[in-house]
Amino acid sequence: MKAILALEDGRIFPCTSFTGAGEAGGEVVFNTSMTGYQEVLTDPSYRGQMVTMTCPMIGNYGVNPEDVESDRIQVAAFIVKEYQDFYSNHRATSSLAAYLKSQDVMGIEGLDTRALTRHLREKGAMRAIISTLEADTTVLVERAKALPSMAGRDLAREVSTEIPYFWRDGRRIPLELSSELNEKIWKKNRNHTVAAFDFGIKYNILRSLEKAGFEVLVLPATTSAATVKALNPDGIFLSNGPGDPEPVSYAVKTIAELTGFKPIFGICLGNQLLGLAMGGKTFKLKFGHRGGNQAVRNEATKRVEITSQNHGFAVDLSTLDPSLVTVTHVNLNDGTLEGFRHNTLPIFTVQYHPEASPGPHDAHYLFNDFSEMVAENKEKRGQTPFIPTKGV
Ligand SMILES: NC(=O)CC[C@H](N)C(=O)O
Repeated sequence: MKAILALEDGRIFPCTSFTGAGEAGGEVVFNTSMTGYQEVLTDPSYRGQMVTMTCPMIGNYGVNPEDVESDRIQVAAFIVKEYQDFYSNHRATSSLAAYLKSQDVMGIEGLDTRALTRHLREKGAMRAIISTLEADTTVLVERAKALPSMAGRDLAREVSTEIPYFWRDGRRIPLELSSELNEKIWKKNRNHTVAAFDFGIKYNILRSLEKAGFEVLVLPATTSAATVKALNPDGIFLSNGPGDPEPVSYAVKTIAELTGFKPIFGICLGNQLLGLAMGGKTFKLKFGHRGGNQAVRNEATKRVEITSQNHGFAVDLSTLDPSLVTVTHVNLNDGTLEGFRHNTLPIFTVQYHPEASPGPHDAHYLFNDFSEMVAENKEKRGQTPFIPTKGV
């Protein structure tokens, strides 16, 4: 079925819908991963965005119930050069088109995704409308311009869990909202306990924390510092998530209140929120980093890690106070901040995705580093809360 992709700057891509009639809108971004489209589709950090893959043929290994990073498709639409309906994989249970259709998400093909990507690289990520219903491109461009911008929107609250849950053996065990949250709820049958803030957490982060020896309790984004203190976990985790970190100010305040309480590890949006809590500033990147081939240099070892990434905002490196934190990782493509640690407290954070899914596993060791940091902190301080010594 004929469709149109209309960008807010007036560029038009005639194309075909492979999911039937419909309309979609959002910010168009590109992902350079060669594979892993199901993980991309279900990553909550893509909420509000329409993703195009630079890999030209998509769909050839179908979809399966295991390769999901959340309980639904999160992208607003999926844009590919060539859709392959004939799938061939022993794990596949359905085609990509059937999967998208089952959740009312549009898929389009038959456009030059390389030209689209180059346009976004040159002009920056921008809003767009996809439609099979409206043929007037002027109308579509006006509607694209009227879409809400990514900047200033708190999307983390939209994707966060409403009720706390334990992640045990790869499954969610919900806690009733009414149940009293105190430290007695932990089973403590694993090495350490971690309270994981859910700003749009990916399943593979939960799996990786569990594998690293943590009993994982996932908490809504708006959980207060007082609740976390009552839970008294051994460590605190700050998850990835969609949108602009700045409007997630309630979490920044909570993180500032928790700084010094227990070891903290943050990934992506978690890194940005921690950056804000440390007094830094964030900004929107021109077209972002999305894919499985982003080179990052570890500043301590000078080793390069090839990393999985998905972000459109970043912490401005120059706004971090060097007397408070140390930059640990830098992106080799554009020199932006990829990770930092606190100078005196057990806190570290990365902008990229050590849990991959999809992508390389070079940075997976960070989950074990967190586990070791938590063990060391417990040994040193027992159950006594850590008292910050420096300006936080
Ligand atoms: N994957 C993430 O957590 C993304 C962080 C943030 N939403 C950004 O786009 O920069």
